[in-house]
Amino acid sequence: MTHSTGTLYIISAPSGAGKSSLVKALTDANPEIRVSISHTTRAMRPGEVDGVNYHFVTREEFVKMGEHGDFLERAEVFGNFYGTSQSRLQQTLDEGHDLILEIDWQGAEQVRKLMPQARSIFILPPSLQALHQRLTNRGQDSDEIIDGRMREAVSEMSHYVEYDYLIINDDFAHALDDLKAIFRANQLQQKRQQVRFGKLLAELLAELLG
Ligand SMILES: Nc1nc2c(ncn2[C@@H]2O[C@H](COP(=O)(O)OP(=O)(O)O)[C@@H](O)[C@H]2O)c(=O)[nH]1
Ligand SMILES: Nc1ncnc2c1ncn2[C@@H]1O[C@H](COP(=O)(O)OP(=O)(O)O)[C@@H](O)[C@H]1O
Repeated sequence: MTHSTGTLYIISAPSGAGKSSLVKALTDANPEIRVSISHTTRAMRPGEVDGVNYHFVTREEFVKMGEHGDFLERAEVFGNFYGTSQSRLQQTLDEGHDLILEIDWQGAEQVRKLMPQARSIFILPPSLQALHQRLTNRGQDSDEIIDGRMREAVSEMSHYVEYDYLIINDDFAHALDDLKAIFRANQLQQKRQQVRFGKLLAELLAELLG
């Protein structure tokens, strides 16, 4: 029994807190960690690639997928639909890879019910002012869209207590260290469980064989 399945991670944050940047830096350093690519009905941003950042679909396609039971979880965020497709998820975990879902608090609630073993991480910005600054600096959304995201930020942030871990993304390098530490600690815990199980099995076998 040396085979171990990966751990499912949920990562949530208000828009602009730095979730995608942190996850990208984490997976660049640890390519064995995988990120689930969600389906969304929101418009593609400049520089985004279909099938890389998201699977971009129409509302009709999204609704159809939902009716077919294709989604592990789904939610409406900022007037668009977002969802995690089930198809590759279990296979990735069974292959031993840790898998990250970058989803909002509504999706997190659904996943926790279905997969209580999932670990969850919430990322907060140092202040609302910094959040606004980051959304503006990112330069990908109109002022109207940024205002909408700022209005939603407080309600998204109020859910941080439901998560296992909290990271404040003030200094990026420090926040990345915190994120890496969570993954590393969990990997060591998995390893310990494997070692303990292996030893236990050997002892049982020895006893059985006299
Ligand atoms: N429930 C759910 N939320 C998602 C999913 N994919 C993205 N989101 C959330 O949708 C929100 C908006 O994402 P996006 O439009 O990419 O904006 P960004 O977070 O500012 O880059 C974020 O809070 C994401 O966490 C998904 O598959 N399911
Ligand atoms: N610690 C940080 N300090 C300053 N800017 C940051 C920090 N972390 C991320 N950013 C910047 O903030 C913007 C929003 O980050 P992004 O990762 O797109 O957020 P999210 O995925 O949570 O919406 C990006 O331009 C990113 O480069």
